[in-house]
Amino acid sequence: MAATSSKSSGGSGGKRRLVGAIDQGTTSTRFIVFDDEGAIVSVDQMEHEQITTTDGFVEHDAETIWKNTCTVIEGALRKEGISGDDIEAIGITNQRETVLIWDRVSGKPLYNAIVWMDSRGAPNCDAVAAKVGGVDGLRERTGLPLAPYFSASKLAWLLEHVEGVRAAVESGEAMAGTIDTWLVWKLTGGTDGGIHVTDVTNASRTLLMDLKTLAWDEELCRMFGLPAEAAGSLGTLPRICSSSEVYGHVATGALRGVAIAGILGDQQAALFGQACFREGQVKSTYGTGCFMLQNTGGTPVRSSHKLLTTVAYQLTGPGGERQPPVYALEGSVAQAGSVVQWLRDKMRLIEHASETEEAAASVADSGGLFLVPAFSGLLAPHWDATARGVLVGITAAASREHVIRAALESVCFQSAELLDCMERDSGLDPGATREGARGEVRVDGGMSANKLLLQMQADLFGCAVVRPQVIETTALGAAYAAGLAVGVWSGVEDLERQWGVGARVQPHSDKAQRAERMARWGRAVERSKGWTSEEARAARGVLAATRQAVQQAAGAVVEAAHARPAAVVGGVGLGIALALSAGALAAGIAIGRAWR
Ligand SMILES: Nc1ncnc2c1ncn2[C@@H]1O[C@H](COP(=O)(O)OP(=O)(O)O)[C@@H](O)[C@H]1O
Ligand SMILES: O=P(O)(O)OC[C@H](O)CO
Repeated sequence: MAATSSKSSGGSGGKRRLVGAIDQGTTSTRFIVFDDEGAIVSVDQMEHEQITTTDGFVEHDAETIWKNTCTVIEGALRKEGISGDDIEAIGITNQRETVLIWDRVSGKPLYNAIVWMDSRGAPNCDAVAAKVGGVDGLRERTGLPLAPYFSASKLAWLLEHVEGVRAAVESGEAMAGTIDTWLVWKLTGGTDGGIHVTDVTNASRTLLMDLKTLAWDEELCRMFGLPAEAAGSLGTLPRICSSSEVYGHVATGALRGVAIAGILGDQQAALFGQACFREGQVKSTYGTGCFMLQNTGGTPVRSSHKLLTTVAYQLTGPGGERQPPVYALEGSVAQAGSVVQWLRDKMRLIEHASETEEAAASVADSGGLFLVPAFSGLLAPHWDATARGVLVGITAAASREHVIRAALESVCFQSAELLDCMERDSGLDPGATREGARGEVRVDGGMSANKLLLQMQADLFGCAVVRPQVIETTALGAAYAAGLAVGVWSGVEDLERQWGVGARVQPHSDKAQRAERMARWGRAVERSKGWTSEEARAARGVLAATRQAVQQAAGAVVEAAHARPAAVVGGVGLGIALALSAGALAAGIAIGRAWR
């Protein structure tokens, strides 16, 4: 198919106008070409390795991500015979919070990118929390709790643990950024004049940006060990831009010369691609994790239920002037599609993700099983980095199908908790402002292909769940942001008209049933909480017992020295040494586990 063929559009004289989007997600990278009606013209996709360690660390190789980005761009263009010249602009959307530092001279990353779900920064967060009055001490300024999910503590970890990083930051040789920043820098030439920018939505996930001024906050930088100059114009941190403007042009490869004109963190991009432009509208994306965002308009709503306040998007006006930002409330769940991957790769209960639907539908319910997939802790609304997964309610009748159903339900229960909190915080009914569509949640992401999941979700939400015609909403949102900046679309009203219902699923549950099920889920969640801190406590117990044993043994040595020959004293000394090492080893293992 030729890129500029016959299909009519509202664009320029019947010729389709094309916009591209790089969607750099946690598990894969896609390049999608859209036409000016928001329809997909071509797609290419590549997965990348999840570099995991037994410490629970999760990293990505930033060079691989860059190479994959180039490959999928070329792949998508080739598949449909599209020339780079046919693309008017590209947008970038990315896994958020994931952060890396690279050398501005060599262009090489100084360490792998540390992925959003990696909680190695927990001790750094605790240290800052102790200074600012607890985990919510920075909420007013940043909209976020002090959690290792956000980029700041990951940067602090890099500064502390990776040789050369602190020196590079202090000498100005280091550049830092989230994945959008890395890709824009590489696309615009890298060491040969690459530009160092990010957008407000990504910056709002770092714990380093002031939510009202939309600028880096020097005091926050210092708290996480970054020199204040890091926020300066030639500093380590990128310049914060709006979500829709021409940042620069591609300097290399198949898209050489094309404007990079949109950047949005992937969940904000999905909100944008779902055309949730009105206050109250909610979207929920079911990818590796699950993220629910509600548009709260020009007001940053403070959550009383531990949700995040974040920037939804910021557009620019016709003269390039920045418009006021639009804010969102967000609930983030770390494990959603990843639970299905776990069923497939670790439990080996399925071979393909899609099998979950048939297996779960073959049983009437989960047989009383509740799976809480707190693999690396719990995010909203619990924020417990010490929680770990549990499967409760097991009886002799529990089967593979029950476990699979409980796994799908776990995603729906977590999302239902978020919607509950959101409505109470904002007082806004999801979808209330859209005529004829009261109370709906717009859904997307890989898992939304699962119809049973959608039904279970509608039943737990107690409102309709709507999947749009184009489910690649994340990439579409980035394409929209870029297309708005170069005039492919004239305003969000154009985009609102393009959004269409693909599937609408109505709830079949009443309030009492929902309340009863949510209460049981709540009990299961309580059982998962604090698991590693219990281990840490146990480890402290081992240490105390060891100390006591050593003190007693040392007392015995002193007594023996008075009464016995040297050989006996030597034997008791050896005993102390053995007691010490065994105790230290046991305590070390337990503490190690507790930090995971
Ligand atoms: N039919 C399905 N049922 C349940 N889960 C699914 C189904 N299809 C895909 N998934 C899950 O969806 C996830 C992929 O969704 P995607 O939106 O591509 O994720 P991401 O953007 O985070 O990379 C995977 O974790 C996969 O296990
Ligand atoms: O890559 P996804 O789609 O799982 O999204 C990751 C989120 O942006 C993390 O905050």
